[in-house]
Amino acid sequence: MKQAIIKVENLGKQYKKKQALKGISFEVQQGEIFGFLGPSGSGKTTTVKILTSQLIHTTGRVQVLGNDPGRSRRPAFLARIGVLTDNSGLYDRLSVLDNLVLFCRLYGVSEKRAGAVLEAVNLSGDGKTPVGKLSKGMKQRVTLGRAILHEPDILFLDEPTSALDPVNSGRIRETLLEMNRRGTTIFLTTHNMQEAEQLCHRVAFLNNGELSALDTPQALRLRYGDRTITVTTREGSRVIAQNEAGADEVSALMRSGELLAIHSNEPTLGDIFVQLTGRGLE
Ligand SMILES: Nc1ncnc2c1ncn2[C@@H]1O[C@H](COP(=O)(O)OP(=O)(O)OP(=O)(O)O)[C@@H](O)[C@H]1O
Repeated sequence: MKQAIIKVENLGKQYKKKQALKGISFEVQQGEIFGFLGPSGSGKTTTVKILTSQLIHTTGRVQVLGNDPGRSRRPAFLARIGVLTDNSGLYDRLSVLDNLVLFCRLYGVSEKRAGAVLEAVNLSGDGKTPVGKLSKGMKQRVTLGRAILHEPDILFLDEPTSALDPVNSGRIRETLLEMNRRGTTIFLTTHNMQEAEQLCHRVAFLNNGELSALDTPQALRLRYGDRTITVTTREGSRVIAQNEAGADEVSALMRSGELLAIHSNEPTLGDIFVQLTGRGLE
């Protein structure tokens, strides 16, 4: 049976004036890619910071790899997680490769890993470039490279592809899927619902510091879909309800040979988010 590798119970975070998290609960299983979806300001980064011991929560309980991240022995805990956030913490004057080699030494892993990681984040041709001369998207890829150098048990990614073009986003997603196949659990925040649909085994919807849903994308689509299909005949397309009358209509179209195409109308995760919260993900 799979084990919960992250356990969050009634988690609350109060900044001075703002209650960023209002008592959220969820578990992430070992080996999962777990998506944390929400619009700007919903509390995604706050949650990642708490889970990665960068911020202390106000109420509730948190366990990551069996530790309370706020109180754990930091070096041992940090050696088992990888974190990608906005603030890169890279050394601008050092080359891409030297940045990675430096972190190899810090993590105590072979410096050979730096080359393999450069390849994985599609930067093999840029190893000698100083980080200060890179574009935002390239820097983001170096930061991801640094986060995966030590092959962490859990990888926390806050908007991992936000600054990337489609080719590099695709490449990064492939890398993440490959890491996950080799056993890395991934906690991913995003407001990109296609990314969530492509990558995540389960997704949680965060809105204004509260969770409004948590399930597999498929289960959410089935639960919140309007259960209709669109049929196309020579006369055009029309929407038919998935009920007995609809079934009769489709079967008549099939028998008469009029039916050209049939599509089920599944909502996207973005549609479901709007349905549940009244607001979009952007
Ligand atoms: N250090 C802070 N002090 C005060 N308020 C904060 C602080 N950090 C975040 N907040 C507020 O807490 C709420 C949640 O912020 P958070 O950064 O967690 O959201 P987010 O979902 O990650 O947004 P984004 O997608 O824009 O990064 C926001 O209203 C934000 O303004």
